[in-house]
Amino acid sequence: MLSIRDLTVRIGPYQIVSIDELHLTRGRRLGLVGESGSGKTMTAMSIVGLQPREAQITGSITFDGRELVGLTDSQLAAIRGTDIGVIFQDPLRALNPTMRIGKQIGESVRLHSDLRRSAVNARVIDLMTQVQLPEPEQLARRYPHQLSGGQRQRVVIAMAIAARPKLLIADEPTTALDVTVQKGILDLLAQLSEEYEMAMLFVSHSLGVVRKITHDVAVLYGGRVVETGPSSEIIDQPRHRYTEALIGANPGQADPDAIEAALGTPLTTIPGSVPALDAFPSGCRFRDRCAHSLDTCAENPPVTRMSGGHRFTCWNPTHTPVGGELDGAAR
Ligand SMILES: Nc1ncnc2c1ncn2[C@@H]1O[C@H](COP(=O)(O)OP(=O)(O)OP(=O)(O)O)[C@@H](O)[C@H]1O
Repeated sequence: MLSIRDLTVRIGPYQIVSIDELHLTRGRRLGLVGESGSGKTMTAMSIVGLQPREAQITGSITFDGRELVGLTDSQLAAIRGTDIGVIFQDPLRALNPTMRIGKQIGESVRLHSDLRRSAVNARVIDLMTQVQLPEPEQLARRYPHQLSGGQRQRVVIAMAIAARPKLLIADEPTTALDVTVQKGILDLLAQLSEEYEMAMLFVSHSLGVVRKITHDVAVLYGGRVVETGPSSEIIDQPRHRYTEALIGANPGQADPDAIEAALGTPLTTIPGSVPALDAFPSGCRFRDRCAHSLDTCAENPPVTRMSGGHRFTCWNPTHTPVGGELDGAAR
């Protein structure tokens, strides 16, 4: 459904994102995870044309067989909200403070259908029920500030799914909410994605969240995918030293029994910090912070290899299959 190939996003002299390939199939949920500044938001927003104006994109992003790179703003705007829904961390950003929420959801419905007024109203109530908002008729008459943060995010989700998109991009949709509310929103998103066979690209700084809701994960560092594969496999048996360090630094997040306690805990405790855009080292971008770096890591950028279900980009992985050979060809 979604294929990213040789994608680069540049701002001025800096290459903020460089992704050789990333794929998402129908009905699957893919997590993008990494520390702050790793390029998660830039990658997700580039898909739907919501990157900063000054960003330059090259490469290919195909959605349902259609190339998105190079489409005009209005073509991308038409895809957003119909085939691809988008939700952000802060629901207030997506809502009009002066419009009753029923009307706002109704506008999303009307944008994508030619239903008559009474049918739109019925669809609004139906959507509000689907996102489990209580007493939808009464709530529809309220303004955003009269709702709780969790209810506002449910309204935004209702608007995002109004056109039954094939893909939902969710950028840290639960980060601003408290833990019990986060859990309800995650459960809802997983349920909607199952019911509608809606694929999801889920941006998160939390391994706990990613493990709970996604089938697959791509770990980003310095704008590169350093490891990707099935979420539980990657969190249980990381190959890349960066993934290993993330998990080691945030043990509660990787433990299934502790996930709820760790929901939303940021990934900030690996020694050192992500360098500024002009200060990444040569070779492997993580090597300055890596406890296992070799001379090779300074000399050459690591090649991408396969091992089991993982693709990873590391010269000195946590595990090398029997015989010292890695499965699959380096590319
Ligand atoms: N408009 C901009 N101009 C220049 N650099 C930018 C701009 N927006 C983002 N960046 C840089 O791009 C890099 C990636 O940012 P991005 O927001 O994608 O990271 P992120 O992984 O989503 O982080 P966070 O979890 O903090 O949102 C960062 O180094 C950031 O400083």
